[in-house]
Amino acid sequence: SLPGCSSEAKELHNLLRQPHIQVSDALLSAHDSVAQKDYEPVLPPMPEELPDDEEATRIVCLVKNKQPLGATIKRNEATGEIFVARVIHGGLADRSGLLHAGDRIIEVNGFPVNGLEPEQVIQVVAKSQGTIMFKVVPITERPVHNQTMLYVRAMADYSPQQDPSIPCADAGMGFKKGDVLEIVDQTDALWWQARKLPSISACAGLIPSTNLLKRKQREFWWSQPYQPHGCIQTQEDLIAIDDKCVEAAGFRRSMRLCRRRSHSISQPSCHSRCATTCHGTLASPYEEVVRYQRLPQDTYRLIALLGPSGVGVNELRRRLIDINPGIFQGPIPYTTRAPKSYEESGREYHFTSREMFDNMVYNNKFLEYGEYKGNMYGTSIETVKEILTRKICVVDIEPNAIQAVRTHELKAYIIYVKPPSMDRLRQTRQDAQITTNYYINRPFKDEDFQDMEDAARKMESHYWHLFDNVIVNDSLQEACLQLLTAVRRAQDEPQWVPASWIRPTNQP
Ligand SMILES: Nc1ncnc2c1ncn2[C@@H]1O[C@H](COP(=O)(O)OP(=O)(O)OP(=O)(O)O)[C@@H](O)[C@H]1O
Repeated sequence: SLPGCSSEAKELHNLLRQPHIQVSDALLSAHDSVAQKDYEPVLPPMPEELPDDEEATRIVCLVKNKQPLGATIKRNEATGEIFVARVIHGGLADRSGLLHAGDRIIEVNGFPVNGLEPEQVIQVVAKSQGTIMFKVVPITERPVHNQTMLYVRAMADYSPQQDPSIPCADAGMGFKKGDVLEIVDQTDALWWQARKLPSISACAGLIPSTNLLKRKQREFWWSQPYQPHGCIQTQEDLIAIDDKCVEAAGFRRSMRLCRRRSHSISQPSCHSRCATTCHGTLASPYEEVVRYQRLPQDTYRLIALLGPSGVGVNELRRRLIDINPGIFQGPIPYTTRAPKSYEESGREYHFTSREMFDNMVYNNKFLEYGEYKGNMYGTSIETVKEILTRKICVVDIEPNAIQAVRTHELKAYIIYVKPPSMDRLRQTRQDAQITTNYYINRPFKDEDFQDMEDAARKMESHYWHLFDNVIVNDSLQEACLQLLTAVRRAQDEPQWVPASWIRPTNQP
């Protein structure tokens, strides 16, 4: 509005009125007002001349909130000095960036702590309100951390409250088999820091390292009074349940029945199955995992269903394939039995000679195989792999075949079909038929439901950590929908899979 204002001045005036300039202006004035503020504590001025032997100290002031401080302390028994033992990743102390493992604490809120018991120091910290002031002598040589993030699936349960050897139970983090953990700090060879995913807390917790957890498992193992081998027990129990069923006409029935006495390539006998399963668990309590998303051009992931006998694994599998046989397919098994008049090789079964079958077994060609009434039955890995190049292959497996499908090539997505409560089983299975020993299907009885529950409990306690998804087969329609969603997720959404599938090692 100034008279005789130049065109440049007008342009500048217009520019300064633009919204983004106004916002930056507001930002600058906010910055200025923050910069002018005085923050507490007000530190004494630095003395003019510092004596040469004066140790460099640091005043660290933390504002207490509902979160724990996120640091542990220890005492040097010889000198009575108190040190920061570890700083918990993501905790208050860590986020301040001012306290580090190895810092020597001289004072807490003005109280000298030298010579105090760690518990007394903790009491001083606990009593303080609002802010806590630490005077520390910083550690001179801080270890350089170039940690890479590591994700693992827990293959064992852990409870810090039941572990007398944990340095600080409150800082510990419990986990259950199957939980995915983000290892954020492996500096300490014995105690790692980790977060459970999906993470609700920024603060990590202490967990035993692989070696320490292995040691604990071994100690636990040896400290147990002698019992018959757990795995052999399970196998026997499963066989006892499975023995109820025999061959009856119908969809792949004999293959399923023979499987109950089956072997899978990674577990050629019960005894070696125990060696791989139990000692395998002892050998690696954590399985390294990575996020994997199948690309549209990749082969499909194998969908493997399993559950206690009678729960409806086969019903769900059949219904899924029926929904769209152009997308879903099951493998046709191999058998040495003679074809029946109405059967055609390559339709119900691939009929083959015993010699050929044995040869396939010898060359590890089967995902699982077994004998039933003197005939051999088996699911060929090649058949499954071939289907996966075109369609989503859906198989139902017994637990002893889990390891055989968890491979780089098949990348199985394992869905556990769980029975609903006893009451719901009674209500939903009123018209259902159980396959029994005598070539007949009969209505379910309460004992069948009880057997199903017992078998489910055993399967869950041994294999839960290997399940990618759990579907409770209550309403059949609802379970089918859940199955469809799970299958879509497995193929199209990122999932945690063993790192070895993505970076194959030379190990078998
Ligand atoms: N959610 C459900 N509601 C009602 N009936 C069901 C349900 N799921 C399965 N069934 C019925 O239960 C019976 C047993 O199911 P299915 O044969 O699929 O069991 P399975 O888990 O494959 O066990 P097995 O291997 O011993 O045959 C079948 O008659 C099936 O139709």
